[in-house]
Amino acid sequence: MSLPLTEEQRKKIEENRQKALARRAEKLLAEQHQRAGVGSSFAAQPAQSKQSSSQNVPRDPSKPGSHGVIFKQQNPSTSSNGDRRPYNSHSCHPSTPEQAKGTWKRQEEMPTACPSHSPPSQTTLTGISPPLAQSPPQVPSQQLLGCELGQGPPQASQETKWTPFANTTPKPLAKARSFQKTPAPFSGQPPRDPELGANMMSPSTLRQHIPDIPCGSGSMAPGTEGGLPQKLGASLHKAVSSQNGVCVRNGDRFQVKIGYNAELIAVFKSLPSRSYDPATKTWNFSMTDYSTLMKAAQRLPKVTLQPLEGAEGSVAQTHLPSAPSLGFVKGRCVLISRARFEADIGYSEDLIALFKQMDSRNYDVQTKKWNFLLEEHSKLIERVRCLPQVRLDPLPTTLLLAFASQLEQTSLRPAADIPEADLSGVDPKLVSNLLPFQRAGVNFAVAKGGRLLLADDMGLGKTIQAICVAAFYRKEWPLLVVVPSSVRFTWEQAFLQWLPSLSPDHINVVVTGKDHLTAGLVNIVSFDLLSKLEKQLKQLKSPFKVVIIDESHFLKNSKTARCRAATPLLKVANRVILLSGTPAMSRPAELYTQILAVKPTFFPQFHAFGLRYCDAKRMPWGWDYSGSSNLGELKLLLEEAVMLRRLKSDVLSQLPAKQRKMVVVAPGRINAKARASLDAAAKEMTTKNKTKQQQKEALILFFNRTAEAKIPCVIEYILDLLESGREKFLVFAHHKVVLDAITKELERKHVQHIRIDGATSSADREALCQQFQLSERHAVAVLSITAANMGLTFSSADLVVFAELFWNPGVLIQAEDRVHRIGQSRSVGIHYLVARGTADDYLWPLIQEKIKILSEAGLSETKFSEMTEATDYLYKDPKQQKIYDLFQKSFEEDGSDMELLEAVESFDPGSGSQDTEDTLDESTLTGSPLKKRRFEFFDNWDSFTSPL
Ligand SMILES: Nc1ncnc2c1ncn2[C@@H]1O[C@H](COP(=O)(O)OP(=O)(O)OP(=O)(O)O)[C@@H](O)[C@H]1O
Repeated sequence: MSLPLTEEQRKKIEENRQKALARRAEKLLAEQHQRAGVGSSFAAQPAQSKQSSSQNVPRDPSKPGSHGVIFKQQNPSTSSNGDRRPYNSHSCHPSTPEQAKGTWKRQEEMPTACPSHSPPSQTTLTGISPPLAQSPPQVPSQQLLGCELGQGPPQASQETKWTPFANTTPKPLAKARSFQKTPAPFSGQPPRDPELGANMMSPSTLRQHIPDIPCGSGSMAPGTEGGLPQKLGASLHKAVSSQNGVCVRNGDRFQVKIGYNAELIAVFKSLPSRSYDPATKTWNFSMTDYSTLMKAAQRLPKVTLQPLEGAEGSVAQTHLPSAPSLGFVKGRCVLISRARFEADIGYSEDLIALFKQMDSRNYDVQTKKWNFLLEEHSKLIERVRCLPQVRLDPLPTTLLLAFASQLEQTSLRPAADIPEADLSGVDPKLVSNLLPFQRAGVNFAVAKGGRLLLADDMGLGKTIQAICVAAFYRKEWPLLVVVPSSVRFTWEQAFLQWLPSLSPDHINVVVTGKDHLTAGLVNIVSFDLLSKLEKQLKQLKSPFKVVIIDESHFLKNSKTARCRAATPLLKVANRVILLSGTPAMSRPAELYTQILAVKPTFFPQFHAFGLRYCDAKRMPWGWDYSGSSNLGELKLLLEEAVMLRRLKSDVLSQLPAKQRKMVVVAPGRINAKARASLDAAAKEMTTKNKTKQQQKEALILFFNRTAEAKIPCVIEYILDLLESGREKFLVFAHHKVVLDAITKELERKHVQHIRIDGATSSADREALCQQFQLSERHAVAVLSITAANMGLTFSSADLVVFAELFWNPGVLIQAEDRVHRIGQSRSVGIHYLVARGTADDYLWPLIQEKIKILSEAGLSETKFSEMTEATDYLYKDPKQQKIYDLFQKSFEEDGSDMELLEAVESFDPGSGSQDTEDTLDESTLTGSPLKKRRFEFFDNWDSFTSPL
């Protein structure tokens, strides 16, 4: 334990201290002379050295916070706490030797230093010596010296000598006066390092300084100080005591360049975004803390912080505690409804005052934000521009374009008025069949000039609407229809069904790379084939003016061959009709290419879109656009200008309980070997002089060969459904070989599924059914038509796919009702996959015929005829008629069902048959890159959230 200092030792130390101070004053004086002599950049600025009359006028005491900081310091109770006293690093009056020592020693270690330690040339770079950085007013040098040589608490006469170093900002008189009253113990606080300073001035302590600010004249001290007139003395003293600093923008942060001040450092430490850069020895912060920092700095009597460029506000203003709104606030406008936008911005008194002047103002107590009618948008933005310390970004240009009419005069209608389109030029069959919501869809499309994303829920009839819109622009045809390959022929059928004015010759389904893309009036091509027709596309004489893209989310990735092939076509087309029930399956970024296709001017740069709607973040490896932001606004924008989306629940009253669809699967996918087997089996059926038994055998063979041949098309269709976002559905098949192929493919793709066939025990059937019902993820139930058509409930799904046809419609309807039953509140989709050139050619008309008879007899409510094109579908060839007759006869005979079932059960492709995998096209096989790509989205399945 060290002994206390003797009186003599103390005296000695004090003497030394005084000597040191004197030396320092001389040194500073010499430097000052030197600078003045060479006419350096630190030339005096007379305007700054004088105080304007207004600056000397005492402030209105009624104004909150006026001079309050000073008053606080006058409070003796506060004064007794040295830590609370703002330290002035320029002080030449350390009250103890330790303090004096600390002043000299620590200055070198600190991020900000005492002015005397910083060469003037560095001042503007590091902000270390604000007084030296300022242009020194012309003050007699002996005054300077006098200060340093002075003893005890600052006196006005001494302060005069410090003027050259002082902040040139005008100071309020009262403030200066009150400072002179500051008791001596406050004047010699040693500087602290940033950490130490922060510790000594906790945020709570700091807060005591800030709000408890008495106003106005309370801070005024009577009389004069140091023999000088009070006014002059006060201002001079303030000049001495204040530390000057500046805020400098650095990217999305700002840096504070200022000398050391313990209280300021405590403020720094209280800000969440603080960061200290040891290299430059400065603190920096994010812009979110700017306003808080400025407000706090205004309350520090010895700190003058110049605002960021652009935030304006003079140095003098930054002193004023009565101007909290002077902190720079930045925000943006965000659309919150078709009629209103919100100001998403921090607090500013001035701004709130401005908001309150707007006629349509509305304060949302929940979001704590102000919102306004769109028609006041430009007025608000203009007015905010007059507030120098506020930056409110307007709505993006895209929104201004999309909502131009609302901005002019806001209509409070939740949706824009869409005029009725004149469809007199479109086939009446189509127009008269449109459901009301479909008609509204066509009107919307026409109102948008034939460019839209029709994003109706699955099964709502996007096809019929798209055909109608395309037919509205028939004069601009040839038409291009780009679709997943599994539905090319379904589209062909739909055109024939809904546009009787169109002859089959007008329709060109592109099946191979050698086919011509422009051979028809209506040209249907798959995405994958389109990307292989690059050469043809380049040589197109005139571009397609009308283009339909089915399942347009296939274009979500701009880097894919599909997207690269389709984009140039879409750019030059007049009408672009995009169809998708699931335009984005995991994130808004997936919408970008589709938005661009419909509205190329909206977001020409993805980055702008990414910043606003994808929560774009800069990562070490680049930008991450996988997030989502402002989804409400994005939805409004899409609905106003790009997209029409209705959910089944929105239009349930217009929908039939079951929506059946015949899907003509691609015969082109049946390979040569399978084709030969099928043809042989068909020929066998028409061979004359066959016994009844032989005829049945031939029929079974044909049926079996059909099953094999359909496998690749079936698998492709299932994969397309999964890729299109179908989460849960049932697939019914009949042949074991088909059931096996489907489950094998699902296993390969790791798609959750169950299987129920003749080999499944009763106990397992129920358990599997429950498993499917309760599954929250995507799942496929692979079911045997005959083994799972009764007694099971799969109401958690709303889609049934028949991979194969069955000759008994009663069985089919029972199978459909696994989904369409009590507990089902949705309209159910039923897809029958029908393959041309197979037994389906005969089974399908047969099924319809039987259904017709049943319904005529009042035994069935089902009307298959609505959804089929059976009359066109049946071949008129006499040979084929014979096969049809044979089918009909066979199935009408008693017991033939059983015989057929047995035959199917025992059917084994074996050696006599082709290998199942032989029937699969290359692209269907698991190993192909195409098919692998289709399941990428499952990787993100768990994080899936619909952005809409
Ligand atoms: N107005 C209508 N009149 C008769 N049938 C209709 C009508 N609208 C739709 N359909 C039928 O409903 C079924 C589903 O229609 P469509 O395939 O166009 O739906 P979608 O919206 O394209 O579904 P997905 O997104 O699943 O492809 C089809 O069989 C279609 O013929």
